[in-house]
Amino acid sequence: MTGTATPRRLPPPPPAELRYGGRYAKNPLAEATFWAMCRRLPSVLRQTARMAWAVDRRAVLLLLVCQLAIGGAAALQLTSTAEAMRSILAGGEVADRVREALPALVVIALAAAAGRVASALSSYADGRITPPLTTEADSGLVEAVCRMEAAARDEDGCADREEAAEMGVVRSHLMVQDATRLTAAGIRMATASGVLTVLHPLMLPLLLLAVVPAGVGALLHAKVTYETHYANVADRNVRQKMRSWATSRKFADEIRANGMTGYLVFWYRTVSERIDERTLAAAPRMLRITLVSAAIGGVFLLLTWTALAGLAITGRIEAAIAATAVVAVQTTLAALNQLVVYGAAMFHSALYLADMDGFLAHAAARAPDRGTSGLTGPLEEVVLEEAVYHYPGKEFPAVAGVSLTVRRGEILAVVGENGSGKSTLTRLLTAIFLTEKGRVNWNGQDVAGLDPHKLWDMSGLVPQNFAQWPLSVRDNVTLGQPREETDDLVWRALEAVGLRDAIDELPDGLDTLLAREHWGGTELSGGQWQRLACARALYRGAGLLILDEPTSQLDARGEHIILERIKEIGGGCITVVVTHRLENTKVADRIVVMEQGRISEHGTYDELAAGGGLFAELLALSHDR
Ligand SMILES: Nc1ncnc2c1ncn2[C@@H]1O[C@H](COP(=O)(O)OP(=O)(O)OP(=O)(O)O)[C@@H](O)[C@H]1O
Repeated sequence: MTGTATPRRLPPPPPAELRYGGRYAKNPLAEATFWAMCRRLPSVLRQTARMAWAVDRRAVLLLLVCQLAIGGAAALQLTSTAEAMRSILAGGEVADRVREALPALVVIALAAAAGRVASALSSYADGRITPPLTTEADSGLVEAVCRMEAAARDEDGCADREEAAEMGVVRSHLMVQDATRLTAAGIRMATASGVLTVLHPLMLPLLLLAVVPAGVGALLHAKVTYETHYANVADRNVRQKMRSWATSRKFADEIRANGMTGYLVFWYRTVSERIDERTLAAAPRMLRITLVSAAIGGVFLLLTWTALAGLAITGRIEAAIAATAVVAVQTTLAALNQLVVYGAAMFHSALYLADMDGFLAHAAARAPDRGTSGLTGPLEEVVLEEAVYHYPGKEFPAVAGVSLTVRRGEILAVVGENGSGKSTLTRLLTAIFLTEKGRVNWNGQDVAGLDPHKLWDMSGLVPQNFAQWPLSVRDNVTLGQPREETDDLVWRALEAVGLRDAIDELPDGLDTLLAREHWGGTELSGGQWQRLACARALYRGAGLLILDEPTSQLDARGEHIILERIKEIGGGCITVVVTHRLENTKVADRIVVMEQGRISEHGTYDELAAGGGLFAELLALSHDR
C-alpha cells in the first residue's frame, strides 16, 4: 500500500437519547397539585368499583359486606375492651373481676374471629375479581390497538402511549386489592376514631396530625416514582423492542455473522443504565420525603401519647378509659397508616390508569369511522382517482396523485425503485389507508364511506413483512377464516404455492406446530414461510389479491410456478403484484412503473420493454446481471 491512509474508524455511538414526548404526550403530573391528586382518589375508587362490578357483581357485593363486617367487628372489639377494662380495673377479688369481664372478653374473641373470617372472604372475593379484571384490561388494550386505523399507528408518539398504557394493565392487577384495603382501612379508621372521640374529643385531632405527614409523604413519593417512570417510558419501549430482536432466534444468524453481538450488548446495557440513572437520581428525593414526613409524624405522635398520659395522670380520664384509648389509638393509627399507604397506591395506580384510559380513548377515536355498508355484489373494479398519501413527518407524499383502474380478471404488476411508493399504493388499493386527496373507489363507491371490515372480507394481502404465526400449519393458512369440515381447501392453497410435499413430510402434517422457538414443532425455511403467506392469501378466495413482493425469497422455479398458478386461479379476482423481478411481470396484463410516488409508465410488458423508459432500463440491468 502506498501513502493512502486508512480513515480512522470511530467507536460505535451510544444509543440516541429518547424521550416520551410525542406531540400527544403530556405528563399528567407536571402541573398537578397535592390536593388535585387527593381529589382524584374517589374517582379512582369509583372507576375500580365500576370495572369490578362489570366482571363479577356477586364478588363485589361479598367484598362490600366483608368490609362492613370488618368495620363492625373492630367497633365491637373496642367498645367491649372498654367494658372489660372497667370490670378488670374495678376493686374486689381478681376472680370476681375476671368473671365480670368474661362476657365482654367473649364478645372481643367472637368479634376478632368474625373479623378474620370476613377478611378471608374478602381476599377470596378479590381473588375472583382480579384475574378477569386484568384480562379485561389487557384484552381491551389489545383489541383497541388491533382496531385502530393503520395510519394512526404511524402518528407521533403512538407507540410510547401504547407502552404507557401497558403499565395501566399491569397496575390493574393490584387495583381491587388496593381499593379493598383502602376501604377496609377507611371503615376501621372511622369506627375506631368514633370510639376514640367518645373517649376523649382531643385524641382524634392529635392522631390525625400524626398521620397526615405520612400521607403527604406517601403521595409525594408516588409522584416522584411516576415522574421517573414517565421519563423512562420511551427508553423502556425501545429497549423492549431491541431485547426481543436481539434474543430472537430469527435474527440470530444476522447478529452473529455481522459481528453485532458486542454492540447490541453494549447498547442494551447503556440504555438500561440510563434508565437506572434516572431511577437512582430520584432516590435521594424519595429518601428526603420519607424522612421529613416520618419526623413530623413522629413529633405529633409523641404529642398524642403525652396528651393521653397527661389526661390519665391528672385524673381527667379514668384508668379504664385510658387503657381503652391506648388500644383505640393503636387501631386508629394502624388503620390510618393503611389508609395512607393504600391511598397512595391507588393514587399511583390512578396515574397509570389515566395513561391507559387516555390511550384507549385515543385508540377509540382513531378506530375506523367510515361507514356501515359494504359492496352488494362481487368486486368488479378498483379505481384510484388522483390519489395522494403523505406519511406523518414526511416532506413529500409517498403517493403523489395516482390515477389507475384495475378490473376483475386482470393482473396488474407494479414495479419501481425502492421508496417509489409501491407498498403505499397497495395500502390505498386495499383501503388500509385512506387518501389524503383524491379517491379510491370499489365498484364506483368511495371506500372512505364503506365499512372497512366488509371490504377486507373481500381482500387478501401478502405484505413484504408477513407474520410467521407460531401456530399450526393449518391455522397459518386459515387464520381468521371460517373453516371447512375437510381440509381440501387448505391443501388446494398449499398445492398452489408448491408446499404440498413439504407439509406432507412434516411429522404431524397440517397439525405440525410452526413454533420451534417457543414450544416445539418445526421450523420452515424463509421461502417456505413466504409460500405459506401466499397460501394464506389464496385460501381466502378474495376478490382483490395483493402480493407485495410475494416471491422475493423463492427460487426461480418456485416463483414462476406460483405466479402461473395465481394467473390460473385468479380469473375471478383483481390481482396486483408488486415485484422487483421484471421478468415475472410477463404474467401481468398491464404494468405500472412508479417513480417518486407517481406512475411514470403504464402498458404491457412488450410495450414497456420496447419503450426506452425506466422499465426498459431496469430490465436491461437485470439481464446484464
Ligand atoms: N410507515 C412509514 N412512515 C413514514 N414514511 C414511510 C412509511 N412507510 C413508507 N414510508 C416512506 O414512503 C415512501 C414510499 O415507501 P413505500 O414503502 O411505499 O415504497 P416502495 O416502493 O414499496 O419501496 P420498496 O421497493 O423498498 O418496498 C418512502 O419514502 C418511505 O420512506
